[in-house]
Amino acid sequence: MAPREAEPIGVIGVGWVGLVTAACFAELGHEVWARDIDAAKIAALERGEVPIHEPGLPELVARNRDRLHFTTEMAPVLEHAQLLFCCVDTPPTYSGDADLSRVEAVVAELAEPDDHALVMKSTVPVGTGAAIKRRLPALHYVSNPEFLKEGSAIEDFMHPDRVVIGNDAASSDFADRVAALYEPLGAPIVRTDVASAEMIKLASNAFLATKISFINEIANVCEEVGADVAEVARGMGLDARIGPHFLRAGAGYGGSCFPKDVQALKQLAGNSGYHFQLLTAVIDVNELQKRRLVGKLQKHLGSLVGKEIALLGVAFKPNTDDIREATSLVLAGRLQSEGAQVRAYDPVALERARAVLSNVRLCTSALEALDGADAAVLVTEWPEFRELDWAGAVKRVMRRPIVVDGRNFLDREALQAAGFVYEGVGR
Ligand SMILES: NC(=O)c1ccc[n+]([C@@H]2O[C@H](COP(=O)([O-])OP(=O)(O)OC[C@H]3O[C@@H](n4cnc5c(N)ncnc54)[C@H](O)[C@@H]3O)[C@@H](O)[C@H]2O)c1
Ligand SMILES: O=c1ccn([C@@H]2O[C@H](COP(=O)(O)OP(=O)(O)O[C@H]3O[C@H](CO)[C@@H](O)[C@H](O)[C@H]3O)[C@@H](O)[C@H]2O)c(=O)[nH]1
Repeated sequence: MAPREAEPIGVIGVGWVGLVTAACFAELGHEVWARDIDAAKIAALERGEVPIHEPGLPELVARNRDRLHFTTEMAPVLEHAQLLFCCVDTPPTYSGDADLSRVEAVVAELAEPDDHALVMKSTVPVGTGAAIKRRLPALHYVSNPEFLKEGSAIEDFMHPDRVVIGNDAASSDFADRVAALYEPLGAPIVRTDVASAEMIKLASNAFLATKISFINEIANVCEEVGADVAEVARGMGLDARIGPHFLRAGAGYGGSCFPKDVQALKQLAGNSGYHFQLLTAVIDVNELQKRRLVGKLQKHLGSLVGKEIALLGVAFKPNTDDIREATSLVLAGRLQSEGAQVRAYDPVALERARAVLSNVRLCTSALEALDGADAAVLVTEWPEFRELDWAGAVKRVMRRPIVVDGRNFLDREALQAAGFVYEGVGR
């Protein structure tokens, strides 16, 4: 149990990162004042509802209800906490630069900084901390990028590979206090300057995205030369210098982070006169990869005009209802432009999908989506898709037994034995 005098925490922006940060710090024994400008979200949280799908989060929030104070106002946060964790969104602009307007709005409310420190958890371009300090020299600023993954956010927050803290000399006391918050987690703490901390975040995401685009290109070559990318990744990953993670070939990376952060780093480099060639290729490969599944369907169905295509999964990955930059959205659009009729099912993301996938028939079960379909495309590797009775019920309801497995997730041998045409990625 944490000591009674545990440092109070302020959280600004109660989205994925903000709510997980608030709940985890509360679990570690801190009083947390969490503020969002979205009044409906705060009202839901006050009623005890958790507005996002993240495993374990409802239980964590409920367990720490007494220590979590949700508000739409900044004043109570400033009154109770000195460490203000900024967790607002930094979405992409049309130019590819990060949109810092939400961060700016937060900074504007700290116009007369005194004994507070802004702790930046939002992912921001390198130089953001320095720019804020130029405008508000008296503000204490600590960079503390977040590395959690959706779907395993609490585990990632509580057991991080490392914690990164960047600060200048004037804010070292506050940075020490931030470091002290993480000490119970027992992870390595990387203390550095603000710009390097900002770059560690962007470079880490860009490197992971590069691994994915690399293995996707290897997969595409495997298809030409008769190798199996899953076997190749297994063999490569055992080399400790390469490692087994983020080598799953498939339908490209999506989500609220990789697409925008890779683009933002490319843009950041470009703005300072350096053309980051590698990232340009990483992005191009990813865009093409999302579309390649259409070609696999055409290989077996010919023209897609009037064909019924079932998308299994809408979320950008399993265990989340986040559909930002999901492959399913690109795929649905491409299929429709080829003349196909698209239906889709996802265990948790249908509500969010309704707002974006207007011409797609959203189904309440996988079987409903597969009923009468000319082909199924597995887009998100939800475990329940592997558990389907492919040889029985699925085979009976589909018009044609064609499966394109965009995540190499299904049991290829079992499907083929049951008479399905199976197309994976890179195998
Ligand atoms: N989602 C992830 O997995 C993840 C992981 C690591 C880092 N990040 C980074 O963390 C940041 C937040 O990401 P997210 O996915 O949690 O975003 P989100 O869109 O889920 O949440 C952002 C929240 O901030 C609120 N907000 C906006 N302006 C505000 C203001 N002035 N005051 C208070 N609240 C305000 C919004 O209403 C929203 O609820 C981004 O910079 C993102 O790149 C995200
Ligand atoms: O081998 C792999 C691993 C992932 N993906 C795809 O990559 C995307 C991102 O997946 P993942 O990284 O698991 O989820 P995110 O929640 O987007 O987390 C990433 O983005 C966060 C926001 O910056 C960071 O904090 C995390 O460290 C970073 O992993 C998804 O579309 C996955 O399907 C693959 O295609 N192949």
